[in-house]
Amino acid sequence: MSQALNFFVSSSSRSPATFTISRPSVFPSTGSLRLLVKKSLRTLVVEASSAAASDLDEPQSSPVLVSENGSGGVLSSATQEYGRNAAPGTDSSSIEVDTVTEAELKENGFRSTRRTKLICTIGPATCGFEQLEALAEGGMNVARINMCHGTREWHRMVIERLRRLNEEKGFAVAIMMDTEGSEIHMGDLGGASSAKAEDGEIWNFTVRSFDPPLPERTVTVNYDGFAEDVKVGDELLVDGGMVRFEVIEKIGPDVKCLCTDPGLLLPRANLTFWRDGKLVRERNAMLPTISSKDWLDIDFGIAEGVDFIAVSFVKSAEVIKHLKSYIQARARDSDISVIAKIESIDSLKNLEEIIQASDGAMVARGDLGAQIPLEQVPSEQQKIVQICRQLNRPVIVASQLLESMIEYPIPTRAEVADVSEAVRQRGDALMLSGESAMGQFPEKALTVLRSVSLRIERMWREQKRHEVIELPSIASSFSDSISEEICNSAAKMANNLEVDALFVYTKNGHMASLLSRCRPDCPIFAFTTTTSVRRRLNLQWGLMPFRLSFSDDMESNLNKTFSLLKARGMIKSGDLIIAVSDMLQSIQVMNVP
Ligand SMILES: Nc1ncnc2c1ncn2[C@@H]1O[C@H](COP(=O)(O)OP(=O)(O)OP(=O)(O)O)[C@@H](O)[C@H]1O
Ligand SMILES: CC(=O)C(=O)O
Ligand SMILES: [K+]
Ligand SMILES: [Mg+2]
Repeated sequence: MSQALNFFVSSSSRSPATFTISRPSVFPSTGSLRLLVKKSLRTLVVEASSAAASDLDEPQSSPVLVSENGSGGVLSSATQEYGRNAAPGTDSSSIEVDTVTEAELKENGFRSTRRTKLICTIGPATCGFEQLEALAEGGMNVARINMCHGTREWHRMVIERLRRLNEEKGFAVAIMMDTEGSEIHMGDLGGASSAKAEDGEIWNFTVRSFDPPLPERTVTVNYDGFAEDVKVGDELLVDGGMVRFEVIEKIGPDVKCLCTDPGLLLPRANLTFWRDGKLVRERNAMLPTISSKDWLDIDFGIAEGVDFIAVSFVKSAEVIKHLKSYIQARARDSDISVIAKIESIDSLKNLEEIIQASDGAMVARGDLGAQIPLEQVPSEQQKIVQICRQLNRPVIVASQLLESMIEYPIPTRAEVADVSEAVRQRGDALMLSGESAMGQFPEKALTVLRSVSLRIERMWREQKRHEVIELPSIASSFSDSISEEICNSAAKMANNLEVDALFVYTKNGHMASLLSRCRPDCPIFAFTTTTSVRRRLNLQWGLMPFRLSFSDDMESNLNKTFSLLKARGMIKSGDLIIAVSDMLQSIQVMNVP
């Protein structure tokens, strides 16, 4: 059904607001739409009735949404159900928030909190408890583990430490696990941390396996068909061209290659081969996106309760749907989100379909840049970010954001410009890879992401440069349409009235993500009843997730929230807020008492 409630506020001042109804024609002439502003509480009461009310299984003229001080209305049966959904065993009088958010709110106030989320890949440089804690203190919202590297025991240890950090310190650091995928890569260099390939040297790329140490100038390849598939004259690119070889001879399982561009080989570096200037991918296109090893890693991720599984080298929407149904079957009440990594030519071909099927996407520029011309990467990034925004899927911009900081304590000017651009595009999250996994300055790199994000976000707010992006309706039901219109309107009202914060009470996070999609000027306080939803929301732009048990009575929820947040100095009397919830479809505007 396409009919939707559509209204907005035209006043831009904080003083007595004038409300204008846009496109009242969406309601048939027999219907009515009423907007009331209750001066005392500044509660916006929306009442609508429509000739299409029969679609709601209600007699004509029934209110679509009614809110009187946040209580009453036609949705009571749904809201009562809702009230019982508080997390078991949690103290109903407390609110869960991390110390960093708390400090940020106290020191800087609402306006200047960071909206762009930050992800750190965890590796040898950051796997200690204190190191993880320092990253969380530095603003890490999501920790990423890459199943390409390390043993399952190592990953289990990292997950256990992150969980302890969340429990002990009140953080909501979510965990994202990347699958290895079945693209071609080198082995682990027999345990060496790197190997130098010099110009003119002959190296042996082989599908044989060796007990360490490896013979000199030998690289193992993980793909059995490799020796068969390459041809003499092919170019072999390590990590998209960091090191380059030419195939000069094939001897059974061994492929002799001449180094033509010298450089450092890193363990498990990605390999692509090129023939006549084109990427060869016919054969590895036959390899499954999720290998048998990946399925075992996925089982591991489900058992360990990771929050996100990021699927490497996605080629089609089918694989995402398949994985999602597998997760559903394996873990009925788990809400693991599936993120599609866009890093191959095939994923670009089926982009919309893949993003639609996924719970989010990653612009994985590392491998993407090894498959398409580098100069094409920025425009693909922009396109992916835009599609994700339109389809309401969180999007991560990843790889080489601060690559030089693996070795140096400050970034290059070009890197800062790149980070700024990703922030300006309003992607949900920025990700560190080698910078945090094995670099020398993980915390400094995180600080750079944080300060650049804050700076650019503030600049854009001050200049009132809201980007012009059309947000098409994505609702699949009338009730979804109402939620969507409420969030679009609330975000617009928040900008026009210059409110201090949006509050959203949400069970599954959907209303929070709809608000985030609008990228409003003020931060969004997202209250949710479960810790897993709270962690999941930590990936999304502008959301400050809190865990709070709440009831079906919005008035009492608000009062409780106000007193809890005031007691901790996170809000103060007089702050102007707009509240929405997915149990009672209303928009309330009020000053904190
Ligand atoms: N668990 C780990 N153990 C050891 N080294 C790691 C680990 N995780 C990451 N690294 C190191 O950090 C580098 C960057 O990490 P990253 O996760 O981006 O891997 P990648 O190999 O570039 O693959 P991807 O394309 O999936 O990002 C890796 O090349 C590796 O050297
Ligand atoms: C992150 C990742 O997988 C890439 O950039 O290739
Ligand atoms: K990978
Ligand atoms: Mg990759």
